[in-house]
Amino acid sequence: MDSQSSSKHHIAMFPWFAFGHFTPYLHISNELAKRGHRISFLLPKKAQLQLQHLNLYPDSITFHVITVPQVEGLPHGTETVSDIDNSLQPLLVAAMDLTRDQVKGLLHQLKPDFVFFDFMHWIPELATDLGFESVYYIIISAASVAIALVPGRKVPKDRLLTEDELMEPPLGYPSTKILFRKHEARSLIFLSYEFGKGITFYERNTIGMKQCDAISFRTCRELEGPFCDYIQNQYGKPVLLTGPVLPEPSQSPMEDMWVNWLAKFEPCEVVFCAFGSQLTLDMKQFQELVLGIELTSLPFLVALKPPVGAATIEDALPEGFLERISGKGMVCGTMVPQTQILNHPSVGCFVNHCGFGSMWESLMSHCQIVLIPHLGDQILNTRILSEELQVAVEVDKDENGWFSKESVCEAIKMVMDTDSKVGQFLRGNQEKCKTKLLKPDFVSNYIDEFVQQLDKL
Ligand SMILES: O=c1ccn([C@@H]2O[C@H](COP(=O)(O)OP(=O)(O)O[C@H]3O[C@H](CO)[C@@H](O)[C@H](O)[C@H]3O)[C@@H](O)[C@H]2O)c(=O)[nH]1
Repeated sequence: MDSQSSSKHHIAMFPWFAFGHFTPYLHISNELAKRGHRISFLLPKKAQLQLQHLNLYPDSITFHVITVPQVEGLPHGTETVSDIDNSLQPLLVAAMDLTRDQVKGLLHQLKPDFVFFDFMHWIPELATDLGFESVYYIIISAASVAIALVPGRKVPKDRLLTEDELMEPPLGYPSTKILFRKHEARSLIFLSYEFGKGITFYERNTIGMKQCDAISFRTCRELEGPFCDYIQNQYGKPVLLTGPVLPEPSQSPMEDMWVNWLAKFEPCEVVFCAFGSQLTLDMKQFQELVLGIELTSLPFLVALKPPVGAATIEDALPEGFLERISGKGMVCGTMVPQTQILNHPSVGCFVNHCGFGSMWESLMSHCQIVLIPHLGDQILNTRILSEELQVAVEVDKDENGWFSKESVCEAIKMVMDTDSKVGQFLRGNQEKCKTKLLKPDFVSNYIDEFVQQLDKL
């Protein structure tokens, strides 16, 4: 495919002010900049400083600061989701709605050809005035949008959805496997919560998707084709795929402390556990998790945020845990270099929450995959890996959504025991899947094709 033949565009990026959104928007920005397109990235001031190092093409990607105005109830100086408790997100989105004139003024000056956006559903209206195309760029799986955020799901404004309504997928939903179980359906209850002044979360997102020129996902047909087609039919507009746009592999070697520690173990022996950048476990679940990993008798590296109510991760560990695991286990309360750890030959199992980033990273690794999802999209991503692709095992939970140390241990042993038939079966499937995803040019062909589809808009 000749990526040079497409015209060069100027694209403005305006994601929801949360690091989980900035980062994937920057990854696609880097890919577009690499192909000669110009990017104007709208974000608040502090985030610019924190994200600068992810801008791999500073000559082509320019940051533009948007000032978040004060709204009543929002702590002074709030700029992103990281500055506030989750319960205050509706106030942050209301504040971002008030940036409309600021954003309009800036876009008027910048004159982009396209604006990529997500939660700011008024961007398509500006497009008509200012003459750009608007692309709703979605950073979660297509399955999560297909089940929750399509016109076919009826979400009344005056009451919350019942458990039965939440369980029922929208008419024509293309899977009988990638579904919520009874105790999980409530994770969609937020659809009818107010998200900004006088508008629900469901309305904000579906308005954005109805009014934009194209919807786009960072996924691929090989994994989510039927969901993408379903969304295309539901909205009657193009759904463009960028493929799994992952960060460029780090060029710098992994820090010595990790290399030295991992070097002590046999190939594929270590269990690595991480739950992304957002999740804070409940104290009891945190303890069940680490005890379950300890029960396997395998060496392990756990990197999790301290659970609710604990100042440090050490404070939260069960009695005598640190002494028992000495030399064999490591527990860390801060972020670790996940992709580098996954690539280390000693690591053989990845226990994770199946956030969309970790989902791709597990799929492309050599590790066996054990999943413990928490939020709505993580649950559906887990079902894609465990039910559809059959490359992972999901830890059993009871009807209240709780898992025990025994179920954690059982799931890990199921994939790690050398004579486990299940482990061999899942590994075989993962190998087939990886062969497709790691084909030379798989990812870059997707992006080249994506750019060609933008040309046609
Ligand atoms: O110690 C760590 C933990 C994570 N990561 C990286 O951080 C990213 C985490 O992304 P993801 O797996 O998507 O998890 P979250 O940070 O939890 O992602 C949020 O955003 C995702 C969409 O982007 C959603 O799917 C999730 O539900 C939501 O929690 C990945 O690239 C990891 O490699 C590290 O480098 N070190």
